[in-house]
Amino acid sequence: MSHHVFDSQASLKISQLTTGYQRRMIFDQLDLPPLPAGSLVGVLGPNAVGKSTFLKAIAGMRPAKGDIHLGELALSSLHGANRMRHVGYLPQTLPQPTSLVAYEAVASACRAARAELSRKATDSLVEQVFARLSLHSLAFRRMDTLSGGQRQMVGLAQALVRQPQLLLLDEPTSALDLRWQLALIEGVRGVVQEQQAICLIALHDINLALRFCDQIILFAPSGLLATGAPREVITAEHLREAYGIEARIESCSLGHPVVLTDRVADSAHADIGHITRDAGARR
Ligand SMILES: Nc1ncnc2c1ncn2[C@@H]1O[C@H](COP(=O)(O)OP(=O)(O)OP(=O)(O)O)[C@@H](O)[C@H]1O
Repeated sequence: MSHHVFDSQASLKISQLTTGYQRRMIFDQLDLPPLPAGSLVGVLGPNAVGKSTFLKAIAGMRPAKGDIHLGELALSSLHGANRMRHVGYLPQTLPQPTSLVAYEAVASACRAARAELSRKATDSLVEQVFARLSLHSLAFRRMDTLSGGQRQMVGLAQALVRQPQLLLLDEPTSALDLRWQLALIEGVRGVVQEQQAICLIALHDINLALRFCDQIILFAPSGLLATGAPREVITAEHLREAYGIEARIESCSLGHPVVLTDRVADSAHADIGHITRDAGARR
């Protein structure tokens, strides 16, 4: 059992979120529909559209204006350690290759966030996370002897062991092979459902998002394009607009929708630094 009191109505509400960098606004008064507790939410969109910036703003790691509520809790008015008690953030960069063994790296992440737990309680949480992610074979390996993908899984374990109400995962599958991508997303989905947490997960793999996410937030270079159920958001038209590609959504032999990508459609997307919404005045 967790020490957190999970409010079953603890949806995530984001309104009027404004954030960016000194010379470049990335989100200007972004409003999203409430995201219910227990949901795995895919954050999708092309390179440089602002997925990482969005997650960092919610984590409180980038200056941002606007209102972020987690149930009754005004997350946007909490800062530093107070905010991080409620949020588990996994950055796009891999955890440091230290001389700690994986088990210790995860246990120390747990102790840092939840100093009140006994040694036994910490061990039991770490055990649970290693079991959930099938990481037992890595437990006593030093971090600096692990592969990139193995370290990425340990990074996820460090985020999960703290049992945050809100998990923010920035491309957590980028270093993982097919099996571990599935292990990660199934593990995260299980945790989110069991703990009635909310997970925002930035992904480039549209089919993984289509298959496993409950909700999708799709950003295009012009700003927020669509939010809602995966089958409604991931359409050929939206993929063209967001990514500048021609794609088809077909049905696989099990009846699930799959995206097949055919070709680049649109030279307007050719510039990876191009954000249409800040063309003009700010350029
Ligand atoms: N520290 C920074 N200073 C200035 N601009 C930045 C900084 N970090 C990111 N940007 C710019 O902000 C925009 C959004 O970047 P962000 O990393 O959020 O995109 P992303 O959608 O996560 O991209 P990717 O899929 O490539 O990881 C980009 O145009 C990027 O160049």
